Amino acid sequence: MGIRLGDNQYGKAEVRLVHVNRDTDVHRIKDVNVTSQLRGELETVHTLGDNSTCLPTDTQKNTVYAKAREWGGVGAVEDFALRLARHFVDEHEYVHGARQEVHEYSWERIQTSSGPHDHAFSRKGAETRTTVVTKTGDREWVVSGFEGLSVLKSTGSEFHGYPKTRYTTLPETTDRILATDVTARWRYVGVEHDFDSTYSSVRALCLDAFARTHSLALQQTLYEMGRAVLEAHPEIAEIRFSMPNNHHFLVDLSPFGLDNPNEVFFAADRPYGKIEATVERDDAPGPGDAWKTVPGFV
Ligand SMILES: O=c1[nH]c(=O)c2[nH]c(=O)[nH]c2[nH]1
Repeated sequence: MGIRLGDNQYGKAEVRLVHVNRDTDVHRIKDVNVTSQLRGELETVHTLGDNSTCLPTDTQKNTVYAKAREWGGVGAVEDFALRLARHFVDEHEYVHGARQEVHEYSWERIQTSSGPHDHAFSRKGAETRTTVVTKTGDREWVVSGFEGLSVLKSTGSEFHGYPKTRYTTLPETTDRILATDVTARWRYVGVEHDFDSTYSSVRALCLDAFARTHSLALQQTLYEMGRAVLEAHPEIAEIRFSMPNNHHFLVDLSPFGLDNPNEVFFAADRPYGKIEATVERDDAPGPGDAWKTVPGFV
């Protein structure tokens, strides 16, 4: 019986880094969570405990902090992840590949009664910007996205025309609440982009499509969001979504002698519909290793 080591990678997960830009008295902050993982000559580390090619996870963590200082900040999370990946692969001959995942938490300046504050911030919702950079030898891939973008429409959503079986109880509706928390991940073609501006644009396009699509199904809304993004951004090959259907059920108020003309709802937290799809260009270049270590949805 032969036994051997399969695919592997290792590193430090969730290195929490806050960078304060103090160039002026008006500070700017960047709050990120970095997971650094490396691949390479790690066979004998696993089989013999020979650590001569094992850059400690502690060193990877320290590198994240040191580079934030040496590079004068973090910049776009994609650029930070690419530079880290290049550092690890280019500076250590026994490291052949890297996966650098960065989540960014957004803060906005507090608006005080005497104007915007120089160094006080409040957290901007639960939304997180994400990126995963994969580097294999000289090849690099960037998959970016966001998680936790919560959206709701109080009308403009219908759901009917579905097959009925003996287990169907769901009433057809031409007016319901549509609510979801969007997780999106998109794959870039190439790695030289203005990542900050594309991120803002993709987010805005998703919000716009969600709001403006008169929805006959959450699936249709998802597709319209993806289509809008791909039409506007040739640098994006595909976009994947995972969207819960956060159900809002009309409460029966008749026991209290009241009607309920779509005003009072029970916001259920589970179970929820789980709608996932990829929207892609038919002429996009192949994904290579881009999704190899990114949890897919479908
Ligand atoms: O937009 C929806 N899509 C579904 O697939 C579905 N299924 C369901 O019960 N409600 C909904 N709503």
